[in-house]
Amino acid sequence: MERYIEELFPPDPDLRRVLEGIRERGMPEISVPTGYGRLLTLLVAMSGARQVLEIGALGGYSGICLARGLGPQGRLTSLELLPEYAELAAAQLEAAGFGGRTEYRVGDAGRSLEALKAEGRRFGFFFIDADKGGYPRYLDAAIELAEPGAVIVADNTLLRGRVADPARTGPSVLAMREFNRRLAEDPRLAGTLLPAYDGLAVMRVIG
Ligand SMILES: C[S@@+](CC[C@H](N)C(=O)[O-])C[C@H]1O[C@@H](n2cnc3c(N)ncnc32)[C@H](O)[C@@H]1O
Repeated sequence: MERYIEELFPPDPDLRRVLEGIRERGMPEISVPTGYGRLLTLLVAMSGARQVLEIGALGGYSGICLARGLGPQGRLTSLELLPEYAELAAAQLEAAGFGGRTEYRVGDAGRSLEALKAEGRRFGFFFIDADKGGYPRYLDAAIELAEPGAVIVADNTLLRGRVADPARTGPSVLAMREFNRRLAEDPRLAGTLLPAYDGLAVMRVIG
């Protein structure tokens, strides 16, 4: 089914260029899949968010999908650990026409999130897609940085099924179970998990 979805949509030159850039540089080929990239564009547009925060940029694939959902006043802020990845992502966003509306912050996302809090920044949409062990901390930070009604989306929340296997107790699995449990039980959140691909969490901050 996933291959069917990948092949359903017409070629997308900007996104193909991102994937080629990642392959040429030997970077990990772990951009969001086509179906979820398109969903990110839809969700940003439907949310009406003007400020979007991405955690985990890689080569800019999800960044382009997020930026496509923004209106003319919208801005994307993206946090990326590795300078060479952030550089490639910034170049790809520029080539896709979003250069003037995108800011990359390099370094550990935890530190960048603290800086954003100290600056009093607020966001209407978050996309979490960095180190899996950090997801609970990133969720806490997103709630703190959220405008009322903000949307939070996170990728890989099923960890290829490992979250549902009681025999798996590695740090990423434990962190992701904690993240998913929070989605289900935190009274400030209303959300769900989509089970396609590697699992996508979609939630709103309601209180
Ligand atoms: C799955 S990839 C992101 C894919 C990207 N969202 C996309 O779909 O195009 C995860 C990214 O998170 C970055 N990352 C890992 N740990 C991080 C951290 N502590 N702070 C910020 N970025 C981190 C990695 O360098 C990598 O680029």
